[in-house]
Amino acid sequence: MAVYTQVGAEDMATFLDLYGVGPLISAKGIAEGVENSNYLVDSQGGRFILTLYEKRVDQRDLPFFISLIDHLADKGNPVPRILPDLSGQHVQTLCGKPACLIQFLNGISVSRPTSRQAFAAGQALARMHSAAADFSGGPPNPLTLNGWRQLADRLGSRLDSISPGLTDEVADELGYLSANWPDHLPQSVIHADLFPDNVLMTGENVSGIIDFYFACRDITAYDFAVTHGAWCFSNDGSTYLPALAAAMAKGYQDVRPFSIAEQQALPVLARGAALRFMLTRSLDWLETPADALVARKDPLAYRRRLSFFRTATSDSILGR
Ligand SMILES: Nc1ncnc2c1ncn2[C@@H]1O[C@H](COP(=O)(O)OP(=O)(O)OP(=O)(O)O)[C@@H](O)[C@H]1O
Ligand SMILES: N[C@@H](CCO)C(=O)O
Repeated sequence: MAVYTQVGAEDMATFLDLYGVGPLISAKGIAEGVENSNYLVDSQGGRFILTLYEKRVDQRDLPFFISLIDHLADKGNPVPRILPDLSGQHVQTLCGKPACLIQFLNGISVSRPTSRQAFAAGQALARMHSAAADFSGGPPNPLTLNGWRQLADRLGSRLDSISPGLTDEVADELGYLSANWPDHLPQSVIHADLFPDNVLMTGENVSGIIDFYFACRDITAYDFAVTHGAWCFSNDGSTYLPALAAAMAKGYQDVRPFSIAEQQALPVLARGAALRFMLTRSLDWLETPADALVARKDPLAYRRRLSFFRTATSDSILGR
């Protein structure tokens, strides 16, 4: 459930007037999502998503997200623009929270992707990377080596309460990644969280890429590793799905072929991506209050992926 802030009809109508898209017809809270409050809004002027930014998104980062999304949309990527109001302003304050009106995109997110959907997601990711190549700026990824070390320090031996031995395993993995993390691969702005729930699909086509709130500048191929890890396993991480991996890699490389160096780095990038989600999920697991409305995601689903990637080759990651 993700409606932390209840917006009354009068406030919503006043908000829509700023954009000249009233009057309001209906507004429904959207249950999916974890970080922000989202409403599906129908008005005389069309259908929109209203997002109120709760804790995690820093209002100071919104101009970056807005210009990145505009840049990608200008180049034909299916990303939802954050709309300007009649005076050109993109961010309002609603019920005391920063709030934006966002273009609505059709489609649903799939929970068990098919190979064709994985192909389409790979293609959409590569198109986004190609389009982002001439986008300058963007903050460095806070969730890479240094960020992982800080998370591991914060979690400390509490990791063992999730699963015995996890503290040592994380320390060993950080040692490996510190020694082997590539520093010579092409970088660009990346999505950094392209899970199936952040891709809207109509049939086998990608109709929307949403949730750019982890976007940052980092190794371009790392974004493929994040996406591959999220799409190409059973949800609990126990089963690798090589047919999906082959399809995703083909879709990606039809648009943006990997260099030899990128291909060789895939196993270490995949290990880093798996550790990233294991650590952030562990933190949520241990620090989300028991009565919170959000469902915690299983960190061990990423421990299983990590264990797969420890012996994976570039070929196996590419589904060969
Ligand atoms: N532009 C859009 N067009 C259509 N539907 C959207 C759009 N943006 C969000 N949604 C719907 O709202 C749901 C929640 O959005 P989102 O995933 O961005 O939630 P969040 O809480 O902001 O982020 P997170 O998933 O990181 O918790 C999505 O699953 C999708 O169904
Ligand atoms: N997509 C992430 C949550 C946001 O980082 C996960 O499934 O752990």
